[in-house]
Amino acid sequence: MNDVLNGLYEVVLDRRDHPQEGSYTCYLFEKGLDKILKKCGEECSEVIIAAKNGKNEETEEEICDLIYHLLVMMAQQDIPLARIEEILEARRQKIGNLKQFHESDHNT
Ligand SMILES: N=c1c2ncn([C@@H]3O[C@H](COP(=O)(O)OP(=O)(O)OP(=O)(O)O)[C@@H](O)[C@H]3O)c2ncn1[C@@H]1O[C@H](COP(=O)(O)O)[C@@H](O)[C@H]1O
Repeated sequence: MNDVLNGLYEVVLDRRDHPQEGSYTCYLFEKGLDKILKKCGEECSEVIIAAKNGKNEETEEEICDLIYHLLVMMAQQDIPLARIEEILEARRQKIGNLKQFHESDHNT
């Protein structure tokens, strides 16, 4: 999953830095932040509706649309994907440590 996300983010960064004809990603960068944020909001709502309707295949597709548009927003804001990975990893370790602490507390 990390490789796929990193690969996609590289493409998005490349589109941002090298505009080209016919690219939807370039179209979003050209339109600017408000358009990118509007798409993030729309895609988020579509994920919610698909999940609420219990349609897993549709939900999966909408999640992909949302992740793609979030990556475009991150590129527009100069947020490295590595920073998100770092934060998630720190939380995983912190929460894992807290659970271990509580478990050992209960066992004593
Ligand atoms: N992952 C995606 C991806 N996911 C969704 N989309 C586009 O997001 C749009 C969402 O559809 P909508 O109907 O909501 O929007 P729309 O009506 O087409 O456009 P709007 O006028 O609403 O902005 C579609 O045009 C999809 O093609 C994506 N476009 C590109 N990518 C990736 O980006 C790479 C580069 O794409 P280009 O920049 O187009 O070369 C591709 O190879 C893909 O890997």
